[in-house]
Amino acid sequence: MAAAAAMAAAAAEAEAGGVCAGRRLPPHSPSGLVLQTVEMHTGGEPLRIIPRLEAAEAAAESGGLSLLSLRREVAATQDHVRRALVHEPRGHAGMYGAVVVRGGAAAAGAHLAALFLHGAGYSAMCGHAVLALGRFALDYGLVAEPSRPETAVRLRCPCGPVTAFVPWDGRRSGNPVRFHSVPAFAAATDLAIDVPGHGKVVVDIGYGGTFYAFLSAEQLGLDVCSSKTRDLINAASAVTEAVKKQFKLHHPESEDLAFLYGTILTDGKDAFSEEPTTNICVFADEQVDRSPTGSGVTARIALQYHKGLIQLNQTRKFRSSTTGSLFTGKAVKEAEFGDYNAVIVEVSGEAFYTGTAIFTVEEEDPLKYGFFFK
Ligand SMILES: O=C([O-])C1=[NH+]CCC1
Repeated sequence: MAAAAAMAAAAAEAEAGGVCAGRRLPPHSPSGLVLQTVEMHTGGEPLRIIPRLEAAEAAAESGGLSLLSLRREVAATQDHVRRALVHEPRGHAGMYGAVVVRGGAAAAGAHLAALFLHGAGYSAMCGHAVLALGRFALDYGLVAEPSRPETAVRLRCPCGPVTAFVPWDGRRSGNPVRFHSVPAFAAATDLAIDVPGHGKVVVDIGYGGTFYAFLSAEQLGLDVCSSKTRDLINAASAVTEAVKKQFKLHHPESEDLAFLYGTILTDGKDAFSEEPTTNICVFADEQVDRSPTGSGVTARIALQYHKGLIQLNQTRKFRSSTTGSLFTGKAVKEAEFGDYNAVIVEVSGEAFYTGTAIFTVEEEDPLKYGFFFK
């Protein structure tokens, strides 16, 4: 009985704020950073949303910067914020973030623009983040008058305009969220690549807002569902490095976007089926997506459509090998993108809130902007 009474007393004191009476913030240096975030995940992949980053907004407003230029500016001048929030101790090896930008040329014609943050830097597109940001935009008032049962949220991503369609019940957003991405295309198919330690493999390269190499894990002597994650990471990373050396990417609009983001190993099930196809995405610096990877699903659908393996409006399920979470994907219409025949792909998935946070920095902290090791 005593323990229960003690717990009740402690709960009452905490409730009354006895422990942190009136303190919303932990003690920190007067000049130290204070960063408020909204925490979400999509299919297990985290999204640490920074609703406002004053320096980014100032640069966007004063400089009239495009989102791609703003991405370069933030990387050059505000990278300590990314490191502080994505790296340990505030983040972890799988952490992913987004800086919300409103107003200025960067967000022209959109409800919000987003800069995507990962362990090694900044990406061009992130589908799991778009699904979460769609809900965030409705629940945090970035869309003036949401409409039931579903509201279109216009986002600008570094790769271009993306529209999310978010359920709205009049009070809060819901799931599943879906989005239409930028035109997606097959950049190369059946490319022979010599991968050190693995010999010759055949890869496809698809664009779903960012470029990925795709191949079945079987070509590397692995199984995407049962092999050790470390082995899958090592093999996928070796493929990424080999493709970077042996194939030059071209992006129809910007050389800023002509980079290979990573490699997605699959179960080889590219022909249409009602059953899910499983993949694992290893991107940036050996970072593993816990979700099925929205930009990867977009590119896989474009490749499967290019190869005649699926038709318009045929929905496929994509399963993450790490968490078992599911996204769906379907090509909804044909498009042109530069010299490429492309498709507009719809991806759907579920995003959830996991909390809000206030992070502080003490100037005296030798690890104040985080640390990263593998
Ligand atoms: O969903 C997505 O497109 C991605 N999630 C993490 C890397 C890219």
